[in-house]
Amino acid sequence: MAQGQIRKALSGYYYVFQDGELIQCRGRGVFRNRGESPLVGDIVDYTKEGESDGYIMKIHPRKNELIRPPIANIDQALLVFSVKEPDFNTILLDRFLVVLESFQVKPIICLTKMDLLTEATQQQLQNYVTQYKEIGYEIIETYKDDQTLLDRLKPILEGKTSVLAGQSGVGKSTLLNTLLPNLNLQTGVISQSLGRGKHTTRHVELIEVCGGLLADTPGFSSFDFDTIEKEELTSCFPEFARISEDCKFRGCLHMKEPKCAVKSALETGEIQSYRYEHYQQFLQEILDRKPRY
Ligand SMILES: Nc1nc2c(ncn2[C@@H]2O[C@H](COP(=O)(O)OP(=O)(O)OP(=O)(O)O)[C@@H](O)[C@H]2O)c(=O)[nH]1
Ligand SMILES: [Zn+2]
Repeated sequence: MAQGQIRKALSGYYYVFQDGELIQCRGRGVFRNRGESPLVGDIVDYTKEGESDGYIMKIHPRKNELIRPPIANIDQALLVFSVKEPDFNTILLDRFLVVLESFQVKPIICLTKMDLLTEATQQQLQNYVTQYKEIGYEIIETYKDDQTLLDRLKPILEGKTSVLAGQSGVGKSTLLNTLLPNLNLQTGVISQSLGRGKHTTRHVELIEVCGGLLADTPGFSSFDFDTIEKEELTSCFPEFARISEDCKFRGCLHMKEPKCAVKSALETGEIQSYRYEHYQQFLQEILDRKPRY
């Protein structure tokens, strides 16, 4: 039996990559019976039938999996965020960061449209950049017709499986076109009448770029937030997670508990107040959520 990775799924076939070639495979019936379904990104065992056909026999355990687009084993997300049009917004940024952390996907923040900043807005943004870097996030700044972007992204993409994420209009398609020029995505036309992104019906494919793999369809939305539990939230704020080991109570939610290390760090300025406010707001949303059965 051979082992490979599903790079593409189309019309009931899974295209398994091994040794530079794609084997067109069918899933075994047992998957359907067990309610298991192979995903793009899965490492699988398969048997070959003929030259370039085969059957998937086993799916290896996944590191993580996404629903939209359906894809497994993602290392990192290029979280595309514009500094203007739409305006930079820390609460939305934090919402995306929390979602990515909860899926155990490393966020790389790509700040786009830097060319649209004015002198007045430049300084404020640089303060945020410094603060998010202090938390430990990697940040790439980019602007219109950025010729250096590809070279700067190369070391980040190398050896990793990446997906793009971010709200509408921030420049995800523009970035995908820079990375995968053969894809030729249409940019800048938001389909108002349909009220949804223009790539919703595309299938997903992992494409080799800069020595890594990149999903050709953006994933993650801030709505994926709905699956996070209250106990999980601290671990989605890395600077809180580090400090919370010193909270007096295990499972401290950093609200009204005594001897809370996170609240002390807030007072000393080690934790930014807007990060704590967003934490409080997200926690409240989780607490207010109707239980799902
Ligand atoms: N000035 C400037 N404009 C940019 C930059 N990046 C993208 N744009 C423009 O922003 C608009 C939206 O870009 P897209 O790449 O379509 O954004 P998207 O994130 O794919 O949007 P959806 O497909 O709706 O999710 C387009 O008109 C782009 O030309 C940039 O760095 N600077
Ligand atoms: Zn605490």
